Order: sequence, then C-alpha cells, then structure tokens
Amino acid sequence: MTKRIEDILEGITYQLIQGDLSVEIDHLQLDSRKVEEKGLFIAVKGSEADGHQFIPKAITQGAVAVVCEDLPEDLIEGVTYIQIEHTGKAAGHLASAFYDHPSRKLKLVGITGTNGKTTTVMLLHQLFRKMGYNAGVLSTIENKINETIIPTKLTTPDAVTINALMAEMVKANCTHCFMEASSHAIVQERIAGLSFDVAIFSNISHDHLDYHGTFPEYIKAKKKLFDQLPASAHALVNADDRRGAIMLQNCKAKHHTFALKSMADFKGKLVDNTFEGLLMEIDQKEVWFQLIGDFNAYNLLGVYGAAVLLGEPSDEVLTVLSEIRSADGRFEQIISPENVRAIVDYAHTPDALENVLKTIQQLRIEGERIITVVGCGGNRDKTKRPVMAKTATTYSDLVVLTSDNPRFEDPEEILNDMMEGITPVTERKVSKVVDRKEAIKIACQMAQPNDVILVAGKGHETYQEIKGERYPFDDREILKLALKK
Ligand SMILES: CC(=O)N[C@H]1[C@@H](OP(=O)(O)OP(=O)(O)OC[C@H]2O[C@@H](n3ccc(=O)[nH]c3=O)[C@H](O)[C@@H]2O)O[C@H](CO)[C@@H](O)[C@@H]1O[C@H](C)C(=O)N[C@@H](C)C(=O)N[C@H](CCC(=O)O)C(=O)O
Ligand SMILES: Nc1ncnc2c1ncn2[C@@H]1O[C@H](COP(=O)(O)OP(=O)(O)OP(=O)(O)O)[C@@H](O)[C@H]1O
Ligand SMILES: N[C@H](CCC[C@H](N)C(=O)O)C(=O)O
Ligand SMILES: [Mg+2]
Repeated sequence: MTKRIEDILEGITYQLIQGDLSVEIDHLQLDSRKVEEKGLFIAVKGSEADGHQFIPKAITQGAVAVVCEDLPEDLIEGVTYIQIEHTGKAAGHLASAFYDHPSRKLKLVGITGTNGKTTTVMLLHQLFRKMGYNAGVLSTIENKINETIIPTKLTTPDAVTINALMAEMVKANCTHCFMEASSHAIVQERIAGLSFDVAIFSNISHDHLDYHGTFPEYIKAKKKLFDQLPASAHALVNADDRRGAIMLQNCKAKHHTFALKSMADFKGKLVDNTFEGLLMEIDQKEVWFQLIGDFNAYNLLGVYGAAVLLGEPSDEVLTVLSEIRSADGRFEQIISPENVRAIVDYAHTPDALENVLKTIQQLRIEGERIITVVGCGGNRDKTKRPVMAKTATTYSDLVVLTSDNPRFEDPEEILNDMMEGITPVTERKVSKVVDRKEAIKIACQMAQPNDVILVAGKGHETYQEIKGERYPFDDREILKLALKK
C-alpha cells in the first residue's frame, strides 16, 4: 500500500518543518530497527527509551519522513519532518488513515478490566465464527483472522500493528473484531483513533500498580476507553463491580449493565456450578455452559450482552455459547489415572487466584486437598507478590511457591517478596522451589488420589521468560508427564 503523507494527516494538528507532504510512503513504523525504504518513522517517548534518539537510525534504514514531538538539532536534507504534539496518540490516527480506517469497516468490540479480557474476546470470536461470521480477534494468547493465527507478544499491539491487522481482517471479509484493551495500551494511546461499537468493562482489582502508580490512576486508565466512545456506541459494564458505574460517568455511549447480584440489563442467576461447567439462568432460560466458576458466569454475561447489542438473536447466542469451551490455559483440567485433578490457570493477580481457589474449594468433595503451585512475574508489580502468596496459603492445603517469568529479576528475590505474605502459622504448608518444572513435579508427587493441583500464573504460555530470552515451557506438558509417573 502506498499513500502520500498529506493523505493521512486529516484531522491532525501538525506543523510541516521541512520537506514535502506529497512524498509517498509505503509503511508507518514506531521502531527504528524495523524501518525500510519509503517508511514514515514516528518518534514516541516511551518508558524505556525516547524514540527521538533513533531518528537518524530510522533515516539510515530508509525513512523518507519523520513525525516527532521535539525537533532534532540537525535536519537531514531530503527528509520530510512533521512536528505533532503527542506522537503516541497521533500514531493511532495516522495508522487508521494509512490503512483506510479499517476499524470503521468492522463491528469492533473492546474489553478492558483486570481479569477476563482474554476469556471474553476468545469466547466472542468463537461465538461469531460458529454463527457463520468472518471475524478477527486481538488477544494475549494470539491474534487471529478467522482461523489464521498471528503470534503476538503483547495483549494489545502497537497502533500501527493494530490497524495493519484490522486492514487484513477487512481484506478477509471480516465483519467483526474483538480486542483486549490493556491498561498499558490505553494510557499509551495504542488504541487512539479506533472506532469502537461496543466497549466492555469486566472488573478491576490489584495489578500493574508498578506502571500506573496508584489505584485511582489504574481506574482512570480503564475509564479512558469509555470516555472516548461516541454516542452511537454501546458501553457495557459489570454492575457487580462498584467501579462499573465510574466507567459510565460522562460516557456519551448508550449505557448497559450485566450482573449476577445487582439489577442489570443482562442479568444472570447461577443455578449450578461443577467441575464440568455451570448452569445459569439468563432471560428466563436455564443454559448449561462449559466454563467453570462464578467468575466465568460474568464473562459469559459480558459476551452474551455484547452479542445481543450487536444485533444477534438472544436464543441463538445462548445455544451457540453453550457449545463453546474456555480459552486455552483458563481452568484447563488434566485428570490422572489415579484421579488427581490438575488445573492450569492463568491467574496471575490476587483476585484471579482467589477466585480460582474459591471455585476449587466450592467444587471439590470434602476431604480432597488443594495443592497450589504459584509464582509471580519479574519486572511487574511487586506489591502483588505477598498478597498472592497469602491468598494461596489461605485457600490451599499445601503450597509450592516457585518462579513465573523472572524476566530480568533474580527469582530468589521474587520468592523472598512472596514469602512476606507467609506467617509462622501458614509456613508449614509452604515449600519453596525456584525451578518451576521441579515445583510442578513435587506437587504431583505430594498429590494423593482425588487431590486437586492448581498450577497458576502461566496458563497458555508455552515459554518461560528469563533475562530477555523465552525458553520453551508449558505447565500442561510438564503436568501430563509428571502425572503419568
Ligand atoms: C511498559 C510498556 O508497556 N512498554 C511497551 C511500550 O514500550 P515503550 O513505549 O515504553 O517503548 P520504549 O521501549 O521506551 O521505546 C520508545 C520508543 O522507541 C522506539 N525504539 C526503541 C528502541 C530502538 O532501538 N528503536 C526505537 O525506535 C520504540 O519502538 C518506542 O516506540 O510500547 C512498546 C511498543 O508497543 C511495547 O513493546 C512495550 O512493551 C513491553 C515489551 C512490555 O513488556 N509491555 C507490557 C508491560 C505490556 O504492555 N503489557 C500489556 C498487558 C498487560 C495485561 O495484559 O494486563 C500489553 O498490552 O501487552
Ligand atoms: N471475570 C473474571 N473475574 C475475575 N477473575 C477472572 C475473570 N475471568 C478470568 N479470571 C481469572 O483471571 C485469569 C486471567 O483471565 P483472562 O486471561 O481472561 O484475563 P485477562 O484480563 O485477559 O488477563 P491479562 O491482563 O493478563 O491479559 C483467569 O485464568 C482466571 O483465573
Ligand atoms: N499481561 C500480564 C501477564 C502476566 C503473566 C504472568 N505469567 C507474568 O509473567 O507475570 C503482564 O504482562 O503483566
Ligand atoms: Mg489477556
């Protein structure tokens, strides 16, 4: 695709510093290392680096134009320089225009919240695919255009990647796209310029305070998705979360709610909950779903509400939804021949861990023990570490504290932070095993018939990230082998 720079500047306040706006570009790029001939480089100030530093490198790589906030001291001849106040935000608008506004051609659903985003978008994608639509999804696990998988490393990609993927979706005749809007992405304006039809709020609890600083700032980040909705869009929030109402304050879109406890437009009533699924009454109908735990009832209600708001017949939505299984690594169960039930779950926040453990407590048969294997990620919110360790000991009979993705931190130090949540009384339940594979094996050795093992934190991940390298690692594979022995 080729465009003139002037064709993508509509609606943006800019200043042409040098060069020519009729110059043709064939790609936009935020990362100097990936710029090629005929590229437009957008310099963004990030948390690790300042993209402005890499302008010379981008030009050497082939950039013919540069969008920046600060002007470089030396302007290179023949290159077009455009100054814009907030390049991070402008990136979304520029990318949208470059790709002919693909989000406007799709029914776009965005979801924000601490937990449940991936589950919700993956359910929506499966639901709409099964109802016969072409559809795309942007999620933590992977991006998908219909059934074609495009691997990803971020929950919400950068603005250029989002729009490029949506343009591919349009090309593949997709009518719908379902995407996670992470709080990092919202604050960094990765979603600026997107045209949402429905925005969903799942819940908010402790996470990412390293990045957002305070809880009110974290709430504000989530709210920003709703603040920017147009009147024609739908805002759908969980009314049982007291921050749901905050999302709707001053939100121009049409307001809708879902809930199990409060009054709501999409109201569910849990009738039964087992290790095989849950029975919920929605709109006077009792429907069996293959997802487990009260928290998943919320995800199902969000999905149901969004589908109905998009104009789908409620009966069909419920029928198809009942045939769908949860996303990979979310309450995924492996049962050994001795009837040890192992559960792999992506719970990596205190609230998620508590929900999953409470669900297991509720569903297990009296006398069956719960053995939890859990760690916390490195270079992420440190304050959740002792809380997660405490949660694990509160709801489990035995706990093996271990590593998650240590990233650039010392795994021993992470474990020491987690140990702060252990008291002399709970200490007897706890073992510390740095090597996650060993930790899982030990949990399996400890398990007796009918015990439940929860391996939390990494869910679908097929790697362990240590010092910038991703090594093959899959909780499910390790469990399957260990349970055989
Ligand atoms: C803290 C954070 O969110 N960082 C993300 C952010 O980086 P940043 O804006 O801080 O970028 P930076 O590294 O400071 O660099 C600034 C600019 O210089 C550019 N650069 C940098 C180096 C270079 O050689 N050349 C160059 O041009 C970069 O492309 C960038 O545009 O934007 C980058 C591009 O989109 C992301 O890759 C990067 O994700 C890092 C790897 C990350 O770990 N992010 C996590 C925390 C994250 O965002 N997670 C959320 C999910 C959370 C959840 O699911 O709950 C997500 O949305 O995935
Ligand atoms: N609605 C919910 N409320 C509370 N906890 C939930 C909910 N849905 C899922 N969980 C728990 O949170 C974990 C993560 O779920 P999911 O991957 O759907 O969330 P996410 O918001 O996409 O997370 P991330 O921010 O890492 O992308 C699940 O494995 C489960 O333990
Ligand atoms: N999207 C979350 C995922 C955390 C997953 C967990 N396994 C970890 O590495 O901490 C994050 O980037 O903080
Ligand atoms: Mg996710």
